[in-house]
Amino acid sequence: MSISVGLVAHDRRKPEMADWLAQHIDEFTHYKIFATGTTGRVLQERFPHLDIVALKSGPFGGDQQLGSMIAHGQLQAMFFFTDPMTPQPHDVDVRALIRLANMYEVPIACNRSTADLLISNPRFLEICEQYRGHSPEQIFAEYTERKI
Ligand SMILES: O=C(CO)COP(=O)(O)O
Repeated sequence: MSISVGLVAHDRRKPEMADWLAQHIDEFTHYKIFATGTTGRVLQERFPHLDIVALKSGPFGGDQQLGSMIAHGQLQAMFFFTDPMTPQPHDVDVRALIRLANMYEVPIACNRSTADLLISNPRFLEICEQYRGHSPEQIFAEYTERKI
């Protein structure tokens, strides 16, 4: 079964993500790719043969669209090159996306070295499959079963 991956980069890290993707282009031809709007456009221009679904731009809801996909078990890995030096107007959305990836055990790389670690792991696909459809409700049962 093919996995779906999310690709997102803040503006100053878009060139880095494009260079990183070039290094791993063979793997990514096998994955379904979902990206936030501008990241998707930049990557599609550089790699016209890739099939990239560009969602809304991050500040206009793209991060939340990816978060929604995670909550529905539709995304198996995230590569999100964040910019730690630039305040983002939609910081709450950025944090919400990272939080949901954590919650649903979706592997998420927020910088290039971690992205290298993930993608070069021979068990990358197997691990993505293992956690596909992960249900946090069981782990956080004290929350789901709390008395109201
Ligand atoms: O802001 C982003 C992620 O938080 C990315 O959005 P764009 O890909 O539209 O630049």
